[in-house]
Amino acid sequence: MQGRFGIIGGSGLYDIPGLKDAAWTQVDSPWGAPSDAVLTGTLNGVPLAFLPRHGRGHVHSPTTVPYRANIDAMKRLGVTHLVSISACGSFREDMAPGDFVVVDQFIDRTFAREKSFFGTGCVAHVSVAHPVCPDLSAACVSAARAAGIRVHDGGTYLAMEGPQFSTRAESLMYRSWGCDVIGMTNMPEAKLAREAELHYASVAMITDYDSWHPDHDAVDVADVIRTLQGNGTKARDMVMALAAMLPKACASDCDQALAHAIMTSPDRRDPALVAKLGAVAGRVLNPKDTA
Ligand SMILES: CSC[C@H]1O[C@H](OP(=O)(O)O)[C@H](O)[C@@H]1O
Ligand SMILES: Nc1ncnc2[nH]cnc12
Repeated sequence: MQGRFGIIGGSGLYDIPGLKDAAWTQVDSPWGAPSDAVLTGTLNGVPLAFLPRHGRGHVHSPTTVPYRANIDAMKRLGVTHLVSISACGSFREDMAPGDFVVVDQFIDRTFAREKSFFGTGCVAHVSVAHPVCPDLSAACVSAARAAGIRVHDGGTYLAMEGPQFSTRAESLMYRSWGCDVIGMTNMPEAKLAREAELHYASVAMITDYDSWHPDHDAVDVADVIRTLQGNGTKARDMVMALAAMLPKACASDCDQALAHAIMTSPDRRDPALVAKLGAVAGRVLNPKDTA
């Protein structure tokens, strides 16, 4: 493939064993410190960068994950195709603990996070109507199947603020909205990946039935962790298969998301913010430097 394969690993997934030339690399970002160093190396000849979303040892809560620094760091390392791997609860009987869901839509109910790289002095509006890369998502489905995982192709992920799990009333409401799974981290990650013009896909690993289910009264962290341990092994098998299946083309122009997005006229842009946006948006802000 051209570019680099990136993975952001969620709860229970803190490394990728077996990388050739593996090294944990500290990446400096103008958006603050990323969650941890990034594990770089190659997997079956494919250059890969892996970042544990909560840091090794699970240091960051869903609210304090430095989402902007993480996406910026991946972009700085040359990542073009980013796969998010996360734990989630299920709203559907037929999406059971142990199953994977390759998510294709989100409802963002988070409220205490920075959600954009852009702002005063450089305003941009990207489309997230179709928030994931369909080609990369299709490859994730194929890779999960090749690894023998029960996988659902498509699903709506409700992103909640957390860190507490939902009340039963909230869980029933999200279910009535038609959501399929719930987690605490895919937003604003997916929005930021779009702003950074990455091909992004999200693989959600079901650990529980959230709190709507009549036979599973409340989310129990001990149960979640038990399921996570099994899911972690499956996730690594999927990643191995995916490295050989990454798409060569994208029909959705994920890598052109900023083409018409920036509203602020060049003479009114804040030079400090423009400098900070170098990795994320240099392609459109400083075309001469990146040509
Ligand atoms: C340990 S269950 C709750 C926790 O796990 C998920 O994290 P991630 O999406 O990074 O796998 C969920 O969103 C919560 O943050
Ligand atoms: N039920 C749930 N709600 C939110 N985040 C989760 N992560 C794993 N299970 C979850």
